This record gives sequence, structure tokens and C-alpha cells, in this order.
Amino acid sequence: MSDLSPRRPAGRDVLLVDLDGTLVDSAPDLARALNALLVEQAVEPLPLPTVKSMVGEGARKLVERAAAARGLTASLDALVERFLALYAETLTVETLPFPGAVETLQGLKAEGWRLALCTNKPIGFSRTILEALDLGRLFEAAAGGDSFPMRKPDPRHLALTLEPLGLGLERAVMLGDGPSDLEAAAAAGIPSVWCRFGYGGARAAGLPRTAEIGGFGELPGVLSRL
Ligand SMILES: O=C(O)COP(=O)(O)O
Ligand SMILES: [Mg+2]
Repeated sequence: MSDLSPRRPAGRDVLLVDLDGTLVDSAPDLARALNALLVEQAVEPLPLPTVKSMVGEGARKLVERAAAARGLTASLDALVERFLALYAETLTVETLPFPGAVETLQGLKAEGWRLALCTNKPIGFSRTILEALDLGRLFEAAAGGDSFPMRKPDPRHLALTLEPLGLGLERAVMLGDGPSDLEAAAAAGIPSVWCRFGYGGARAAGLPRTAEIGGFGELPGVLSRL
């Protein structure tokens, strides 16, 4: 007889949670800062869906993609620095948790799940957002795109995020929206749950995932069936 909760797949009780496009809808604030940068550079801003399709591999990649889309030739370092300064001012103007995220994650914790945040966003910005939205209390650990020398899709980012908990990947499930989340989980050999409502879109659509959800309300049931 197993003594595991019916909501927990055999031996797994740690949920690695991605931030942008998974836990929080941050694209409007990212787009505001990115478009302020583009306007400063005297080029056209980008529509929100386009910005969403550029998020997930960190701030530098976001700026690099936007610069390429608008044919900017200025130094990438300088553009990234300016973007980070602009975004620092508007981290939580419109950013909110996705519907049902907080209640669902609280419920999973009550069932014995442990939560760790693993994002490619810089950890300083990530912590500011977690605290501003009162989400920090959900997580026992948090790591960003600049916390270690490597980041998602490198599976070591997932393993290093769990290190402060003294836990290994054999206990973990990845929840994320982007290709880097699915690739990291596959490389780590752990189950992944893809968030259809996030920003991964076509870039993530073809990648293997263990399960997917269209909203947080589906997460407990999906986890119980992994
Ligand atoms: O690209 C980013 O800055 C962050 O992306 P993530 O939270 O989805 O990892
Ligand atoms: Mg994401």
C-alpha cells in the first residue's frame, strides 16, 4: 500500500514553478518597458503578442530579439542596460498572478507539495514581483536567470534551484509555459506540465511535455494523474 497522497505522483512532491507566462502575466509590463526602449531608439513599438513570443529566455534574449525585429544596430549591452532600467520602474504596474494560481498553489502546499520558483528572469526583479504580489510566501526557494552560470533549458538550473531544499530532481515536476521549461525538464528526466495560457505558443507547441493545463484549476487533477 502506498502512503502517498492521491494528489502526488509516486515519489514526487516538489513543484518547480516558472514565473513569466506561468505564475504571473507579466507581458504587459515587459512590453511597456521594451516599447519605451524602442521608441527611444526611434523605431516602431512591438505588439503585445509579438513581445510574448520573445519572452522566456531572459532579459538579454528579449532585447536581442526585439532589436533584431526592428533592425537596431546599437550595442546590445547598452540596450539591455537601458531596458533593465526602464523595466525596474514598472515591474508591477499591470503584472498579476494568472487566475486561480494563488489558491491552487496554496491548496497543493496544504496537500504536502513543496514549491520552488525557477525563472530565467533576473532574480532581483523576480523577488520584487513575488513580494509586491505577496507570492513569496508560497516558495521555499527561488532562482533566477542570473543566479547560476547556467539557466533553463540547462537542466542544472532546475537541480541548483532545489539545492537549498536539500532535494534532488527525482522528487520534482516542472510547471512552465516556455520551450526552455519543457527542454530543461526533458533533459533533467522529470515530468513537465505545460501552461497553454502562457507565452510559449508555437515555439513550445511541438516540444514533448508530460501533460498540459489550460488554467490553474486543472493543475491538481493533472498532477494526480502524472
Ligand atoms: O525570459 C524571462 O525573462 C523570464 O522567463 P521565465 O520566467 O518564463 O523563465
Ligand atoms: Mg515562462
